[in-house]
Amino acid sequence: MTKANKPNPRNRSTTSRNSFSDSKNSSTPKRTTPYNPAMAKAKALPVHLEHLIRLLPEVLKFDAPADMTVSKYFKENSQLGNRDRALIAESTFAVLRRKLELAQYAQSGNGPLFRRLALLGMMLSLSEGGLGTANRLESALADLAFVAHPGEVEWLQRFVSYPRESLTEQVSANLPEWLWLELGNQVGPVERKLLSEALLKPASLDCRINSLKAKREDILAQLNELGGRYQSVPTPYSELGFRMLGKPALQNLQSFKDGMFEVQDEGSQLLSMLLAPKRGEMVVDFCAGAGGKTLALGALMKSMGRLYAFDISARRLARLKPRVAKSGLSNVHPVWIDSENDAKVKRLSGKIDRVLVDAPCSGLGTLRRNPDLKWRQTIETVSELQAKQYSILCSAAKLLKVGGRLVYATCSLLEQENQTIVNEFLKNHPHFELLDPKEVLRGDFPMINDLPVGASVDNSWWQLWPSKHETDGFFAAILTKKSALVAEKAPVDEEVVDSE
Ligand SMILES: C[S@@+](CC[C@H](N)C(=O)[O-])C[C@H]1O[C@@H](n2cnc3c(N)ncnc32)[C@H](O)[C@@H]1O
Repeated sequence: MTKANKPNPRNRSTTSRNSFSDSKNSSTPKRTTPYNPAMAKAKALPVHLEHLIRLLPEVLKFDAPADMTVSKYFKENSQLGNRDRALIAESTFAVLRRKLELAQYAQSGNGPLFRRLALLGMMLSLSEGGLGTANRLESALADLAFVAHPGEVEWLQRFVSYPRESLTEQVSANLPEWLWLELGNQVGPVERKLLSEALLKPASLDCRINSLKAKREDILAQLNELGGRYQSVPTPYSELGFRMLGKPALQNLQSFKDGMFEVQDEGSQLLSMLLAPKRGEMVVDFCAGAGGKTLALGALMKSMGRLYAFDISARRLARLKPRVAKSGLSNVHPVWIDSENDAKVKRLSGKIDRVLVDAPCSGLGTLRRNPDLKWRQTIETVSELQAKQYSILCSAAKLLKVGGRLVYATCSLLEQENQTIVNEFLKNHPHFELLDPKEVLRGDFPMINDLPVGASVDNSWWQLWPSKHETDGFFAAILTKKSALVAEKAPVDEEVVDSE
């Protein structure tokens, strides 16, 4: 469930400032504080807090993904400028990231609970560099001069300095109990602590150069010339990636409009490289969605061969089409399928060189950018996903030629959606084999300490961790088909196997 590539309201930001002053919408917060000329330069204004106080209860119902609720709110309040939106959205996401800790602290203090939560969220967002500047909490407090009353400033100051040791480890980690326990069992308490700390930091804005149209050094030079929030550095591992130090409005940038680069988390870029598609090959991106990885694969194929982008969501595939047009790729064929068992899939059986299965998953590896997922997923939703993941993997595998490569991937941190699915698949499909990333990626892949990034000395899984790699969390297994199995000649047998 990677959302890494989706333009996100949290990434918007411009220079519009005074959009709060005039509203035709009677239910929209109005400016109640007397005008003070210093307000023109202030980062946070009372009207932002008022919007946040209205938005938070909606988001915290968890009826829908938080970014959808936030986008809907901004549509209904179209007078808000991009900078206003960025502050309100970042503050909302800061509350979602630290919900347990903030809810506990907000038991103290005065005034309505949502005002207290909103003030805490705004202070954190102003201190996290959410608007492109890395303020410390103290200077964030100064930014709240027009927003918080004197008593509230003192209360916020106490939050900055109160001893975190008084919190339980789970509350400090801001994880629901089931996930806290699950991660403890799976990665151990030390890794769990590092992981939960990393997941509390907002994700950076990473981009991937479209190698068909641009060179990284040219785009970096252009962005660094613009300076300010456009300043960027190369990503640590992906040779096509760069990381922006702020979160500028990319849609205003000609090179972005011309498809010279795309927004894509560095982890997602590396994951696409695992498939290593060659020009002229037949490739399927089985769960293509809006095409974040499809575009990366198409560019690796130098726009030659055939790249099918399958998905059951016509809405997501519709978003892929303009991105393909902008990228200049001519080898991408979006195909809507009604399920993983669609006849269009069956027609390509045994004909495909490389298949990527970027399976629908809990998305728990993306908590830096989708913190609401930790409050919306449960152990039950994870186990419901398993059946779908297994079924998609089995159908996608039927596409592969002998000797071809299949990558099964998720952006989940949990073994249930990762190792368990692949082990079950291998048990029931002995003509497939798990390849070791240490061997297959050597030579052609970014390395750390003489190991391909994401590979492990201990096993043959490929994993990226926010705590180690500063990317979203990703899992992948690289599989190959050793032979055309008996079961393929006798589909009835295979169906029995697959339905287990
Ligand atoms: C993790 S997202 C894909 C993200 C995408 N690959 C990207 O890089 O932007 C999973 C996708 O699987 C799709 N999906 C869900 N069930 C499916 C199925 N049975 N067959 C194919 N795609 C499916 C969802 O619509 C969703 O777009």
